[in-house]
Amino acid sequence: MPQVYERVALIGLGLIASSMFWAMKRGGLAGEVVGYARSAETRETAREIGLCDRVCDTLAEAVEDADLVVLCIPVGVMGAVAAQIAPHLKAGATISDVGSVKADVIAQVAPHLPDNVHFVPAHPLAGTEHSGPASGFAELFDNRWLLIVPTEGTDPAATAQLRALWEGMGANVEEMDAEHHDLVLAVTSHAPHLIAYTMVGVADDLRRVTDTEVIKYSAAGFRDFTRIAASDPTMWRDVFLSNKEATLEILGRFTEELFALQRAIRQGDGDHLHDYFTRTRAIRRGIIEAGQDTDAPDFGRGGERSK
Ligand SMILES: NC(=O)C1=CN([C@@H]2O[C@H](COP(=O)(O)OP(=O)(O)OC[C@H]3O[C@@H](n4cnc5c(N)ncnc54)[C@H](O)[C@@H]3O)[C@@H](O)[C@H]2O)C=CC1
Ligand SMILES: O=C(O)C(=O)Cc1ccc(O)cc1
Repeated sequence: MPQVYERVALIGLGLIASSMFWAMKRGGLAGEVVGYARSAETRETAREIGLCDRVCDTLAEAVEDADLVVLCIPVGVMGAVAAQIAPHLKAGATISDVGSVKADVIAQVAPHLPDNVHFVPAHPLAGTEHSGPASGFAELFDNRWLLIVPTEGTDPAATAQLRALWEGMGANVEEMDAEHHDLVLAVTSHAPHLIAYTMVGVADDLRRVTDTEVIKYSAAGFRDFTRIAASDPTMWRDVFLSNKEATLEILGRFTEELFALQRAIRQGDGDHLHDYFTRTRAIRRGIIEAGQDTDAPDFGRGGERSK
């Protein structure tokens, strides 16, 4: 795979940045990858494990001369960091991000950027419940979606170059507008995370009654919830505050359906339950047939790696 960028700067050295680094190295996609982390401890760990060709102690040093700068930080701090890097960006550079929410991140970042750089927001639909500099791996983006969310006036050449980088890292790239992205993600990722957090919280409350049985006899479904509910609290706090409208819209619909199912159980309405579960089973089968389920053994792909 030919080199796509001469110099890439990764801001925030957690799961996504470290996976990007290993994936870029695997594909020979960048001449030099420099990294910046806010805490001295993370910078130290990065240096120890060989994460990044060079780890910088300041944001200014990391972004100067970078052809691509990727913000790999929680969505709540994107605007503040954009303001800090703005005076140090190289003319013609591309600025991107990996945030799980797009409209709010664009609103935070765009006003700070000078006219002589290109802003190309993006979001990889790939992750795990792990975080930090040691949690990344080169295969994270293989066969996963990467959504590019162009803003008004986004340069097609800069977009094409970023697309080539993500394709080199194994992702399938599509473009989507910000509002649509945020609604789709509220359904497929944000609301499900909140439901998992809630279910694990409920079980934790019950634990006082049932002692350790909730953990001891956890069935697979609940274990999946606990995996998701172990995700980084800062990242997810920011996601919900940042994608407020779409998440509340989906949670409103969720609550209505939940009440309907609750009523069906109370009234012994088996037909309602059976019809509902038949419909949802068809959705699961559709996902598998479309080849979008990475846990399905039929497709010969590994599931989400657990570390
Ligand atoms: N974890 C996941 O599964 C996925 C996460 N994302 C998005 O990627 C971004 C990064 O997430 P992860 O890599 O998982 O997080 P992480 O928690 O592993 O790493 C985030 C890094 O940002 C740093 N950071 C926090 N505040 C900062 C600030 N003010 N200035 C500089 N650095 C700061 C943290 O110290 C940490 O090193 C988030 O916006 C998240 O929404 C996107 C797809 C999947
Ligand atoms: O670990 C999981 O199940 C995930 O859902 C990973 C994930 C988390 C956040 C994103 O914005 C995209 C993917």
